[in-house]
Amino acid sequence: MQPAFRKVVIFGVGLIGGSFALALRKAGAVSEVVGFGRSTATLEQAMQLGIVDRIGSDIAGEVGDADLVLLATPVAQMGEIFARIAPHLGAHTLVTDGGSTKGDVVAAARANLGDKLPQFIPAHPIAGAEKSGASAAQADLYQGKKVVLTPLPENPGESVARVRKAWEWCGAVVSELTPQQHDAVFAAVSHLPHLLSFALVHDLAQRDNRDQLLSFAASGFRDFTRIAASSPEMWRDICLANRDAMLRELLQYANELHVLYQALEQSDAAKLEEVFSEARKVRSAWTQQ
Ligand SMILES: NC(=O)C1=CN([C@@H]2O[C@H](COP(=O)(O)OP(=O)(O)OC[C@H]3O[C@@H](n4cnc5c(N)ncnc54)[C@H](O)[C@@H]3O)[C@@H](O)[C@H]2O)C=CC1
Ligand SMILES: O=C(O)C(=O)Cc1ccc(O)cc1
Repeated sequence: MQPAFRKVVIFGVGLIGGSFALALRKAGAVSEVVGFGRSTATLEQAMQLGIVDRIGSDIAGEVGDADLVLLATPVAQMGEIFARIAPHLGAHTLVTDGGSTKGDVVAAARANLGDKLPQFIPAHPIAGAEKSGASAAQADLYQGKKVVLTPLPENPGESVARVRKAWEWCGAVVSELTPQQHDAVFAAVSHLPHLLSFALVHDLAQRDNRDQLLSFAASGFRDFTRIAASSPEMWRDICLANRDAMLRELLQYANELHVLYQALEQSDAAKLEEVFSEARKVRSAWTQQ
């Protein structure tokens, strides 16, 4: 049987792009994967790891006959890539992305894709890690994980279905939100926690006794700060792209901290226990979902 996709072109062959390629390959859903990147060393590594078949050099030639193009770079890079591919996209070529924010990526697509906009179906895989680069890519990264599509009113239904199928070939469970819903949800459950984790480690790192502090830190610290090992460039772009929603989340969190600050200041045992009990109940139920 012919694979679902003859040729897939990936911009940014790191954790997300590399895992997409490996997953489609494992599913037998792609014949050829071509990679474009910022650094030759990364692309050569991706070739050695069997993630891409070829390193692309001619964008016009490669995207013209591709079935699918995936943008998997930091989100601030995507506008320029849309502009570079737009004039050359084939009539049947679909474009999707793996960016963690959607309002900005959709705006960049609208600004740069021109009459090719209907061919872009935005996506966000809710799977990843604090690790970056092609060497971190895994064929099963998306297995059983959610992918959120934020389709545009301009997208033909069959194009959305085909991109949905691509992520399903990767093992993902696909759902849909509007870009605005998406960015509000992920500001709360992903972007805020990453910012808090970076903030805690940064704060401790400023102290004179930082080595002593870290030497005694245990698994609670490890759990809370794993994601502070994530890519600074990627998280800089996410925070700026989702600035308004993140500012709202930060204010809400600051209010919550203030409640706890006051409870502690007043030695209000009942308030502390109430907050901790409610949080524990919700956290336990969530892990059993
Ligand atoms: N790391 C994670 O857990 C997740 C990341 N994402 C999103 O996926 C995207 C990629 O993230 P990762 O794969 O983790 O990053 P990564 O750092 O592993 O890979 C990104 C790759 O893009 C390349 N790149 C950067 N600028 C480029 C450009 N202008 N043209 C071509 N290639 C370029 C880099 O050299 C790198 O190889 C980001 O938009 C991120 O927000 C989404 C879900 C999870
Ligand atoms: O490392 C983790 O646990 C993550 O939360 C990974 C992650 C990072 C960014 C996303 O947009 C989605 C998932």
